[in-house]
Amino acid sequence: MKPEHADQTPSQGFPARLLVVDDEPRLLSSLASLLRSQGYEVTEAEGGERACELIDQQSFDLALLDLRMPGVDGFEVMAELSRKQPDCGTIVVSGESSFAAVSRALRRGALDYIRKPFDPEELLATVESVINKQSLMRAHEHIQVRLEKSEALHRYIVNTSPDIVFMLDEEGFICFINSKVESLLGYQPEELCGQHFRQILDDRDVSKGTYALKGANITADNPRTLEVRLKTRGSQQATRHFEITAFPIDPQTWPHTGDSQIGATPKSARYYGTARDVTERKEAEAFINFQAYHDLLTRLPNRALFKDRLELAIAQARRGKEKLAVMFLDLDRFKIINDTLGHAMGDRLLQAVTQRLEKCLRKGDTLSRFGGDEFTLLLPAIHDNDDARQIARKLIRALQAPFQLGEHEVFVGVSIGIAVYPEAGENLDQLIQNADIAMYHVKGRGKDGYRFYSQTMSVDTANRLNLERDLRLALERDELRVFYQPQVCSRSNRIVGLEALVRWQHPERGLLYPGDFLALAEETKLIVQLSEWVMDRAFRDVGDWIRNGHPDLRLAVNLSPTQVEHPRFVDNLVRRMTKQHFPPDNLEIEITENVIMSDLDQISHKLRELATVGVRIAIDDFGTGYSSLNYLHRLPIHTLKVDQSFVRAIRSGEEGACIVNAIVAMAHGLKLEIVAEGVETDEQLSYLRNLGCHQVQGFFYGPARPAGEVFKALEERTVKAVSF
Ligand SMILES: Nc1nc2c(ncn2[C@@H]2O[C@@H]3COP(=O)(O)O[C@H]4[C@@H](O)[C@H](n5cnc6c(=O)[nH]c(N)nc65)O[C@@H]4COP(=O)(O)O[C@H]3[C@H]2O)c(=O)[nH]1
Repeated sequence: MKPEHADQTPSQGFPARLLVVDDEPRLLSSLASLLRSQGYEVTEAEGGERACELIDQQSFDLALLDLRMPGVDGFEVMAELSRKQPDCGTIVVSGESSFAAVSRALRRGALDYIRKPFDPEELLATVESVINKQSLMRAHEHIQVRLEKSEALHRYIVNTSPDIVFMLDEEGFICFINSKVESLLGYQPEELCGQHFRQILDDRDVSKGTYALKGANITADNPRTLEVRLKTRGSQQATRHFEITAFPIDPQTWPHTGDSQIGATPKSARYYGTARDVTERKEAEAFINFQAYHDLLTRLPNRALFKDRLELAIAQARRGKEKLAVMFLDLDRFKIINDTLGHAMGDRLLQAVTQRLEKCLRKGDTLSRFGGDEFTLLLPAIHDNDDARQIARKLIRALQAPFQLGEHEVFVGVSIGIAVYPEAGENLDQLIQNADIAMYHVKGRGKDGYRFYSQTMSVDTANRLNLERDLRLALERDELRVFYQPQVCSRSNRIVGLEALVRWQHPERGLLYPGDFLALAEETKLIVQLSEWVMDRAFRDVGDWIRNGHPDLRLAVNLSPTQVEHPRFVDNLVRRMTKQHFPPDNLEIEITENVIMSDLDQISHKLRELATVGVRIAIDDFGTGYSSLNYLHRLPIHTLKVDQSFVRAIRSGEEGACIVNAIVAMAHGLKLEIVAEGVETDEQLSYLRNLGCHQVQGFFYGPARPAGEVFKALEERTVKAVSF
């Protein structure tokens, strides 16, 4: 039980409560009266036993105690007091004056000793001094308790702060750091105190971090705020992002005297601040940023980032008078794979393609996914076209090996258009567009190759749009024409075949050649319609001539890669021939090596089907493309067409002439027919004749002409040099 008035203390203005204990009643009462006269609240206890009873019932500030008493003596009362009221002080008032008794009393906690008979003044002075001392001690203890509570509160606030709280000295050494550093970075506060804060800065941010503190103008109103990466304990690799705000410590208000329990010795603290973990925000920002500028499937830069980098590269090239190349890459056959194997496989293919392409590039190059199966590539600071040519070849080679998609093995090729700054355009849009145009020229000639943009390839954007619109209309308005170029036997000068070549009788621009519009037709997918129209027309024209006296006349038609790729290509062709009553034996289709190699399995299947119905197959531009001779004996090929460039070389005596020799020899060996294209001179004709190449085509015998004119020449049976 708590004794009565236990909470009243003299320091709170209450009179001190005294317990006076003596076995002698007279002495007891005189001592009590003396003390009461001074305003003390006095309780008398006659003997030790009574004292112990009172200790149980009341609270006292001070006991004046006789030592030697019958029954319960003064020592026992002291013991009882220290057990039950430890805050109550004791003064021994005793006749006992032996050193042993006095020292024993003092050892047990007596605060003073007064010998009987006592001097009243001395006694009152002693009582007063002890009571004062006790109030001081109580006040001190009280303050101490408040201090501890206050410090515990502050420590709690600092340590449970969501941020790291720190103090640094003038040099940047850590004077204090709260325990948040442990949960955020894994360090114990003790191991960091005394260390320079750069120890935990990520290497990439050391100069930024140390510089920030050196700024002269850090004030309380102008704190230093910076974002840095801090290293986590253990792994040097792992870092987290923090936003640090540092304030200067005002020496006027910083209580730098005396140690604080919070930190080690923050006397020299010069800055304090907080470090807020902003890693999640940074990561979210980084992701949003990444998403805005990258394609998430391939993780490549997207169109926006590509344009940004190209813009910079152009500015740099302009300043340094350097060249740069923009490539436009379009995957061949991607659509078919995507449609047949599904989008998931299509996605995997795009990722695998990206990996292979990336392996071909240097650090400063930018490969981007432009959309769908289109990629763009920026090669900054190239020396000449050869640099770009080499990379283009490398990229094409990189995609030649098959891709394994689950159980499927697929082949994709790539058509690459190249625009070199400044020749092919001086600004970003021009370069990209011209690379795109060059790419369509590759597509138009059999895919899986590369071409540099040249001005002859295209018309400007406005014209291009008009041309596209016009081309659509041309089909409806019947503006397309088929011209025929004779293929002549050089020994008899007889026309053995006719190659159908499309022309466009443009209402304003006059007669246009395939070079003016075929790439655009390929690009806009109008090529299929166009080629079908040409075939129908040629089947009608040449079919008539075959039936009217020229039964052996051969019709050679060019096929677009897009046409051949179509799954129903063979059915389509056969249906059209049948409809026009054209004899299949008189048809020769011309395709390039690149078309064959783009998907050897599929194409060879289709060619075999055509050969079965009697259609002949010629390889156009032989020697300029893929030139994998391997396919020649595996496919039903009837004719090789020697490219014009090799024929042209005959005149100039370049090594191309040797290539003609080799091609002709090989064709003989493989029992293939051979047609030399682009024969313009007598000299070329005799050279070819001597080689045993007897079918020729070229301006020597005349260019392609409208049906009416060709028919006349046919009727004359033989054709003379430049007789048209
Ligand atoms: N320098 C020179 N050139 C000669 C000579 N003899 C003929 N040529 C030209 O060489 C090209 C031969 O056709 P190609 O190699 O099949 O190349 C053709 C062919 O690949 C394509 N093409 C033409 N018509 C069609 C068509 O109806 N459908 C498809 N898909 N492509 C076509 O366009 C290409 C270009 O056709 P054209 O401009 O008509 O150009 C023709 C022809 O006019 C000569 O002695 N010297």
